[in-house]
Amino acid sequence: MSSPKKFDLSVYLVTDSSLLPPGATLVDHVLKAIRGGATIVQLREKKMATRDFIKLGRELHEATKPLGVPLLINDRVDVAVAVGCEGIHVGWDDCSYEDARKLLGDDKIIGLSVSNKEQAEKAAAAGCDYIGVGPLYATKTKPDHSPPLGTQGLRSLLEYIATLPGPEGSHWGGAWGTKVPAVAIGGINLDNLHHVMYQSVSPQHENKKYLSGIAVVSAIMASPEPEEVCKKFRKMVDEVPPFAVRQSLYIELGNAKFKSIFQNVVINRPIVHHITNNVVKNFSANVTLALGASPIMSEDMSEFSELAAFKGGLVLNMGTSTREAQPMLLAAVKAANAHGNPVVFDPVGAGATSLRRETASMVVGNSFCDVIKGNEQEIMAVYGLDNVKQRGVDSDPAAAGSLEHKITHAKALAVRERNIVVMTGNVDIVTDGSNVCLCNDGHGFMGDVTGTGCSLGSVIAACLAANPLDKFVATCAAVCAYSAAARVAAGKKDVHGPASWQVAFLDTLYQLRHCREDAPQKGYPWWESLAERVEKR
Ligand SMILES: Cc1ncc(COP(=O)(O)OP(=O)(O)O)c(N)n1
Ligand SMILES: Cc1nc(C(=O)O)sc1CCOP(=O)(O)O
Repeated sequence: MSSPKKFDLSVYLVTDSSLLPPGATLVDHVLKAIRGGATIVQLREKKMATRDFIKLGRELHEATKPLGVPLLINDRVDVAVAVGCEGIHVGWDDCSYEDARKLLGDDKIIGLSVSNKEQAEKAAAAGCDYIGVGPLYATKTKPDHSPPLGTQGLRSLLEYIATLPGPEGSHWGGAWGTKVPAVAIGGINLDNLHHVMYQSVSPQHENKKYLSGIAVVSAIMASPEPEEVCKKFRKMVDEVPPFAVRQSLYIELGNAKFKSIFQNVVINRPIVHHITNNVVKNFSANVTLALGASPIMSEDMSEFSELAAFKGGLVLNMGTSTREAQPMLLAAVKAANAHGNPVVFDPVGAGATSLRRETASMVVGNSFCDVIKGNEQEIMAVYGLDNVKQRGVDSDPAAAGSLEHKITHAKALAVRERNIVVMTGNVDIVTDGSNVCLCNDGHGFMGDVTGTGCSLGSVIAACLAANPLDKFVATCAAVCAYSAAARVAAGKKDVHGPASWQVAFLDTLYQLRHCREDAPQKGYPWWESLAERVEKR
């Protein structure tokens, strides 16, 4: 019977010496990876003779043991016993869990592979110390791998695992599935890690199950810079809290909290990279500047990675997008995802044509968008409801559903994508799938000035980039302040129509910079009551 053990699966390095760059040696490479932040190591040498495997294992263990980093052996219990290392990882063709436990004793770590529900049930009945779930994506490192799970498959397997009882009388008690640590494996690299971490939560189960880490072979073993790569893996795993953890935090939608969101924009002055439609570029840049953030427009893939390194936000608006632009859109989101930067996706006209539908599903299916913002028909089209017929890019009032119907669709998309959905309309809806915030504000002039809908994406991106640990509240604050500013601007004495309103609107947004100061004295108290206009559901 297994006993509780302490080990950290955050960045799990699984070795393969055949992938090492020229001149590198295995022990040195692993030590560099540990310096970068690898937390546990598995020696996986599929083609090595037993004697060499043991020799290498001893040499590696001598290096890892003083650092307190556990060393596990892949498949071979005999090698693990000879090396005397901390444990073993076995699959379903290897020595059984029960035999491995008998041979290794109660104190050693034993991990099992899980690719499907049947293996999950067996692993739960055995009560192993952790599970390696995969393959997440197709990988050349394990040519005989099972069909890739993808993030949706991983999520549903984790969800199933969370319901499994542990073996009777073990320390796992009756809830093995919610307690056993799980790592994902297969095709994980720095480009998809952010996506993997966010989308690996199983929200349906009340004891939400999420990953304890990721296991990686080629992205570390084949890199000439294992220390740097591991630093990046570790930073992303540590900094991107699983959604379940963030959702369980208290959500504070108060006036003071909203003000702090805009204060942080001024203090941090985040860069907001825009790939947006030609009609709104100028206005979106001015809106971004008014808040105190820094806009940049670029559609050249060769600079996306450098732009993302500035740690700002990305606005991806497909208003005037083309089929040829699809790889460019995807490259921008992937660069943002790789740096953990927030992405606001505006699937303009997603319900209008098959090209737009295709582009939207390509972006959402292959990347992580922190926020998807659209009108009712756009959100429904992104969700995959084929019967949505949008006329042009505007919302179609004739096709509008009830508020409850809209909330249901917005929540369903947020739950599926593990993100935040903003459904704009007479009442703007912001939801992360469980919390819902309604904002009933704005002014009719918004519909008379082109770019006002799209530029909300710029405000959300600036607020997210400046408040990365408060994404839901930042999105609510952005939506509420934007429509409140529209109303306040329309009430100014020198506003007579859309043109003068547009100028006043920018001025009103600009006033948010002063919300750090004593508002009543300044005479700009409109933001003081923002949160009071928000209805929480
Ligand atoms: C952490 C982790 N998870 C899964 C595996 C796969 O193990 P297995 O099914 O035994 O396949 P091989 O590694 O032997 O090809 C793993 N090694 N590590
Ligand atoms: C060792 C292993 N096990 C897998 C599983 O699905 O159980 S996938 C895999 C290889 C992972 O290598 P890379 O990080 O290079 O894709």
